[in-house]
Amino acid sequence: MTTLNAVRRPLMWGVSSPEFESRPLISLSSGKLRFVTVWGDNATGLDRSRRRRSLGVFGGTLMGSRFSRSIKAMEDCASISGRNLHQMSTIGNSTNITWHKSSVEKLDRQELLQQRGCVIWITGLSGSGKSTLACALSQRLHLRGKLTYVLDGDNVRHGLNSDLSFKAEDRAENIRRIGEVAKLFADAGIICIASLISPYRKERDACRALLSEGDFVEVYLDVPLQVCESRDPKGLYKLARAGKIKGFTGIDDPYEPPLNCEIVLKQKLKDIVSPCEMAETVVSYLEEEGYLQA
Ligand SMILES: Nc1ncnc2c1ncn2[C@@H]1O[C@H](COP(=O)(O)OS(=O)(=O)O)[C@@H](OP(=O)(O)O)[C@H]1O
Ligand SMILES: Nc1ncnc2c1ncn2[C@@H]1O[C@H](COP(=O)(O)OP(=O)(O)O)[C@@H](O)[C@H]1O
Repeated sequence: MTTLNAVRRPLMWGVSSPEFESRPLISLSSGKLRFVTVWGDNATGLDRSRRRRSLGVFGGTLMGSRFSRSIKAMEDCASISGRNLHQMSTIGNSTNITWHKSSVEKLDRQELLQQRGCVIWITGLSGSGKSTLACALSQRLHLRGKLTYVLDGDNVRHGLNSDLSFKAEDRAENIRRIGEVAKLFADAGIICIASLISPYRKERDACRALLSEGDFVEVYLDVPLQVCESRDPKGLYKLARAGKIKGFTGIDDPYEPPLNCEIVLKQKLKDIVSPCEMAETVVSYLEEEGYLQA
C-alpha cells in the first residue's frame, strides 16, 4: 500500500476485481500530486482492458504490471476532502451547497456503454404519437445494444410529478423537472427519450440549455389537431369538446410548435407515416450524428 502525505481523512483507493479482492492500493489525501504509480502484483494475468477496468479508470497508461495513471480523478476526490471543500453556492432556495465531483465521469460511462448520453425530446399534441414513437425508438435502439430510458409525461405524472396539474405554471414545472431528470440520465451515458406535450417553447428551450451543445435533440411530431382528435385513444378530446376537461392542449390551451428543432416528423391527413418509419428516421439521425458510438 502506498500512502501519500499526511491525511486528515484519508480516501481509500481500491479495486473491485476478484484478482485484487478490494485491497486498497492507495491511501490518498493530497490534491497536489499529478501522477501516482500503483503496483499491482496480480496484474500480469489480466488483459489490457480488464486491467483498465479493474482500476475503474479509463484513459490511464499501463506499463507491464505497473499501473501509471493520471491522478486527475483522485484530485477530484481529494478536493472534496481538501482545499475545495468550502466552495459553496446558493442555487434557488438551496443555500450553502457544494458541488461534489465524481471520479467516474460521463466520458467514462459513455466509453463503457459505447454511446453518447443525450436527450431525445419528443414534443407534440396529445394523440400525436409521442408515446408510440418513444416506445418504437427505445425498442430499436435496445435491439442495437444501446441503453435507453423513456420519460413519458403521463408516466412521470404518476409519481414525481403527481402534485402538478395542467395549469400553465404546473406544466412549466413538469417540463422543468423532466428536463432536469433527463439531464441526469444523459449524464449517466443513457439515451434518454422524453415524451411529453411540453407545449411551451420557452420551457423546452430552457431544458435544451441545461445540456451541452448537441446533447438535446428536439423531435416535433407535427400532426394536425384533426388527426389527433380523430384518434382520441383516451376519449380526452371528446371530454374537452364537451367542456368536461378545461384547459386541454389544442382545444382551449396553447401549443407552441418548435421554430428550429433537429427533427420534424410531419403527419399529413392522408399518407400516414408509420411509427416504425418515424423511429427509423430518428435512429438514422442519431447514427449520422455519431450518438450511437462513444
Ligand atoms: N388538460 C390536459 N391537456 C393535455 N393533456 C392532458 C390534460 N389533462 C390530462 N391530460 C393527459 O396528460 C397527458 C399530458 O401530460 P404531459 O405531462 O405530457 O403534459 S404537459 O407537458 O405538462 O403539458 C396527456 O397524455 P398524451 O395524450 O400522451 O399527450 C393526456 O393523457
Ligand atoms: N404514426 C402513427 N400512425 C398512426 N397511428 C399512430 C401513429 N402513432 C401513434 N398512433 C396512434 O395514435 C394514438 C395516440 O398515440 P400516442 O402514442 O398515445 O400519442 P401521444 O403519446 O402523443 O398522446 C394511438 O392510438 C396510437 O396507436
